Amino acid sequence: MTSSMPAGHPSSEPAGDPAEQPEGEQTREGSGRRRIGVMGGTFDPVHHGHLVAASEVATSFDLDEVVFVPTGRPWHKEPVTPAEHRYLMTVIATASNPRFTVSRVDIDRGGVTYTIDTLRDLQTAHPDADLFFISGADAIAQILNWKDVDALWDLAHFVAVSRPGHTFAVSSLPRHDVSYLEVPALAISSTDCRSRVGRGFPVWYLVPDGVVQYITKHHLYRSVE
Ligand SMILES: Nc1ncnc2c1ncn2[C@@H]1O[C@H](COP(=O)(O)OP(=O)(O)OP(=O)(O)O)[C@@H](O)[C@H]1O
Ligand SMILES: O=C(O)c1ccc[n+]([C@@H]2O[C@H](COP(=O)([O-])O)[C@@H](O)[C@H]2O)c1
Repeated sequence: MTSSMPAGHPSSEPAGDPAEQPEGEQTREGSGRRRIGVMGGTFDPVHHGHLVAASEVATSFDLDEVVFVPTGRPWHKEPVTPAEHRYLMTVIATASNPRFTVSRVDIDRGGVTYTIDTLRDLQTAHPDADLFFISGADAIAQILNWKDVDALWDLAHFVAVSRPGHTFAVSSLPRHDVSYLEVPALAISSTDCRSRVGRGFPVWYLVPDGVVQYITKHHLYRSVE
């Protein structure tokens, strides 16, 4: 892909030596292409850390839309909750933001979820768009272990966001097709949200109100310690 770089917002930090970023790729001017963020995740449950990350990248990279993509069956972790619950919680959490949408591609494809398939499906669905895959520092640090990693770089620009408790150096990757963005630190994880519900602690203000109510209504995470 070509016009994949940040849109020049002061808080965006392109990876590697800024001098290596071609001038013409700093803005979207004249490209005529839509810019779509792809926020993949297990979202078990979706929380404000996810939403802030997506919102910050949308602003800094001048994205037209951020598509949240709940995983079907990730190979690297066991989701506690069936995909349909995770999908519906993600719909509820994103409903009020006109730039946020939710895709079922990973759920409907079936089988194990790999980002290579996610990005190929979204590229087919949006041939007129440049894709920006959004990931926390913890997840992006593992990218070299992802399926077909060499083919991933041509499908999207990768944006790693900061996450409390996790450090990540873009320079640890052999290619610098990853941008790094500092976002407001929210020490929230889905693991902790599940554990809190299991122990009878509230998750108000960690997840959107509608997600709290969905968790209660469907008795999710009650047996998680
Ligand atoms: N608090 C956060 N700040 C920044 N990025 C985050 C945060 N929480 C999750 N992410 C990123 O969002 C994406 C989806 O995360 P995921 O759904 O696995 O949530 P999680 O909180 O890491 O879940 P779990 O605790 O179950 O592993 C990943 O790229 C992850 O790094
Ligand atoms: O493609 C892979 O091999 C791969 C391995 C681990 C994670 N991912 C993707 O990274 C995103 C975040 O994953 P997670 O587990 O942190 O929710 C999600 O979209 C996963 O499908 C992808």
